[in-house]
Amino acid sequence: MVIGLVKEIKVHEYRVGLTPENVATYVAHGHTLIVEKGAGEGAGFEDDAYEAAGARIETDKHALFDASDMIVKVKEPLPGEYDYFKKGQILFTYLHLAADPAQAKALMEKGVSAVAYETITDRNGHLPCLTPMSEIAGRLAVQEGAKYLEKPFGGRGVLLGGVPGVKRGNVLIIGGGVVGMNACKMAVGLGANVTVMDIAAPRLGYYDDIFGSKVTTLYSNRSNLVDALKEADLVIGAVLLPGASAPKLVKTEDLKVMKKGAVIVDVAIDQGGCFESSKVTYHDAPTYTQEGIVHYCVGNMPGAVSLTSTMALTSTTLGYGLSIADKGLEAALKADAGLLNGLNCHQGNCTNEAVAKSLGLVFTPASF
Ligand SMILES: NC(=O)C1=CN([C@@H]2O[C@H](COP(=O)(O)OP(=O)(O)OC[C@H]3O[C@@H](n4cnc5c(N)ncnc54)[C@H](O)[C@@H]3O)[C@@H](O)[C@H]2O)C=CC1
Ligand SMILES: CC(=O)C(=O)O
Ligand SMILES: [Mg+2]
Repeated sequence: MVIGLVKEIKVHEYRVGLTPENVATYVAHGHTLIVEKGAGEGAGFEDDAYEAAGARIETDKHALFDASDMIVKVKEPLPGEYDYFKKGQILFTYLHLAADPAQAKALMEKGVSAVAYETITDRNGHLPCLTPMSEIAGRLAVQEGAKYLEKPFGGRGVLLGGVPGVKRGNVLIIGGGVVGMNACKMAVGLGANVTVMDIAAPRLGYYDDIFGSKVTTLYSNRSNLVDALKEADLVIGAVLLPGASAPKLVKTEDLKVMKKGAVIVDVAIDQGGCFESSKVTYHDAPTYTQEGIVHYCVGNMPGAVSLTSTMALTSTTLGYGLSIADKGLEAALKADAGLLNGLNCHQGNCTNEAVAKSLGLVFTPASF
């Protein structure tokens, strides 16, 4: 198969979909690799390294797309990229279509077979290609939140760990999955008072087993949420209903009960966000203030730590990409029901039920 590796164009997105070592693996499997010039620079991988691994470097994006059976990326295609795709082309990347109807329409109109990293499942029903970036985003959420709590960045001037004789900061984590757990580890490590909310009782039990009295666990319901918001210095939004739009748990009117200068980090923004007041931001202007609350809503947080992120992401995406390249898309999807869950668009249809429901589209399961 011919595989095209594209340079990301999203603002301050420095990750790349394949490392030179990954390219060497594809080449060893008999595939042809075309790498867009400069694709890996942001993550520290020069064109020379891709060439040494057996790839051809291409400066012309059109030529790369025209020649490729499968396009490998990190982020969803942006409007300026839609026209490059051709009918029947495979796209392997993050898509987050529930929050992006225009992209869904473009991929369906183009007849692209789009496999989304974030809806691939493993044998346990976990999301193996989302997990590494959720680990990173969870850790970054506390790092960024701590920064924006500083007065010069618009925050209320709170040090999360406090100091002897002065109260610690309060961190509220809504959604105790992978992002939540990683945020929790960082917040506990900094010495903050941490509260985690989830609707899954076993998940709260797990936090209790791991952290004991260092963390407060609360069922996610309206009254617990509003009470916890009143006390919070930093609120991290980390809920997910796989494939679907995030539920808007924190209403705009709830901002009024929060402390002025408190910070919201809505990690779930890539699925539309779990705060009604969230609007997508980018790494070049990551925050805005509404009702006195600093909002950080960057949809590609891991792009900021591109080397760590690229290594973590590609370590899990490589096996799935190779399976598609080695077997062909249909055989690879037939062989792995979890990979089939990753198929969001195929032959002009929406092939993921949660995505279709969120976008009001007809769900058409792929049949082979
Ligand atoms: N902004 C960014 O750069 C990044 C965003 N993400 C996003 O972060 C979000 C979370 O991802 P993961 O932690 O991997 O998902 P996950 O599936 O591991 O965890 C989600 C948790 O939310 C809980 N939940 C569902 N409904 C809830 C409710 N009403 N109240 C409280 N909890 C609820 C679930 O029980 C689950 O424990 C996703 O939208 C993901 O795409 C992930 C990586 C990077
Ligand atoms: C998960 C995702 O959207 C990201 O890492 O950017
Ligand atoms: Mg994202």
